[in-house]
Amino acid sequence: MTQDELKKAVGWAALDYVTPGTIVGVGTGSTAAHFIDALGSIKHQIDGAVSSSEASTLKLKSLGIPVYDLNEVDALAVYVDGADEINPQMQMIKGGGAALTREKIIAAVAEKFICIADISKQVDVLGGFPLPVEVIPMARSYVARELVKLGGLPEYRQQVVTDNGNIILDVHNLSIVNPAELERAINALPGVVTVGLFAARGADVALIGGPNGVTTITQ
Ligand SMILES: O=C(CO)[C@H](O)[C@H](O)COP(=O)(O)O
Repeated sequence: MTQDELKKAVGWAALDYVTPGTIVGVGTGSTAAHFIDALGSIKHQIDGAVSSSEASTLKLKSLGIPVYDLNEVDALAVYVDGADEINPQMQMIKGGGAALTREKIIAAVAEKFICIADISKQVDVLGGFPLPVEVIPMARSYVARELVKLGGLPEYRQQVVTDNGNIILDVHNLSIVNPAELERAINALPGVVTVGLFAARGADVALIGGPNGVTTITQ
């Protein structure tokens, strides 16, 4: 199976976690895009979605799924999204698609985070994938210097402006042995909007697509 077929398999498997008559939290990226296609097939059974990016909003609307502002929604049963890496503790690196801040906000609201990923995203230790950090533009150089002090090699993601009007620094050379501590340390830097480490709030369920089908991992 190709990587995209594995992504499709987990995207459709995530429908099992969608309760009819609810509003669904929807992530961003190529795996989440398969989930949105799946959601389109049951659009008359759900009330709508909240979306973590302009790209996902466009796709949801193109399929006729109503998209709500998060401020209009009191509670979300599930948030379904991909990941760039996931470790055995269900902590993740996210933000390869630059949507990390909205993703983290919706994940905080949702009762359950369902991570959908192909098997290449499973790692023992996070950090092989460069860690995305969303930064207010004027703080770019300062935050980059502070990230170097934390042991990383930050790289400015050229030509990328987030949906919130900010820039992304991708931090290489990190072996993240204490994800929760690093998440706190980076989030505390003035000018950082969000780090793409989802450690304090990891996934509750991971659906991992591999050659033998979809494996479900729960906390
Ligand atoms: O965090 C994300 C976007 O900001 C994505 O979930 C992550 O980059 C995985 O993407 P894909 O499903 O395309 O492999």
